[in-house]
Amino acid sequence: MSQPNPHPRRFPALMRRAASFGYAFQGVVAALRSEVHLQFHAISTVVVIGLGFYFRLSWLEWALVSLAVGLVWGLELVNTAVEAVVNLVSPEYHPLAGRAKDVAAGAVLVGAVAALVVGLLIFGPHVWALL
Ligand SMILES: Nc1ncnc2c1ncn2[C@@H]1O[C@H](COP(=O)(O)OP(=O)(O)OP(=O)(O)O)[C@@H](O)[C@H]1O
Repeated sequence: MSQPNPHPRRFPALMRRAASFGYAFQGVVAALRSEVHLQFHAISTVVVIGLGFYFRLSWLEWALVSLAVGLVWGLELVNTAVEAVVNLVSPEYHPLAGRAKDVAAGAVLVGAVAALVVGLLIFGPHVWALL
């Protein structure tokens, strides 16, 4: 026999939370459809995961690779959001709008360079061992 819910009032909050996850997922899908950079990240992520299995990365290596991949995805999504908001509030030319876009793009660049360094440090020795 099913038990009565001891916290019936919490249901709406939980459903709202689930809906938020849904909206977040929709946001990722929408950005993926519209942003070529994100499509490139998606392909790169598949390649990196494949290489990770091929080289039998350790748990620590997987953790670092996951952080690097997640960092780039996260920053690219935030950059996409910044671009959308800037286009909304400042469709005309404005130096601040340009700066906001450039700084957001700079954040992606910094994260991508860091991810590249992590990738070289982790995969470099594995590739070197094959030579
Ligand atoms: N409203 C604006 N006012 C001033 N400068 C802008 C404005 N919109 C864009 N710019 C400048 O043009 C550059 C490119 O803008 P754009 O919107 O094409 O971004 P993007 O990074 O090329 O976007 P995408 O990722 O879609 O290719 C910005 O980085 C910024 O320097």
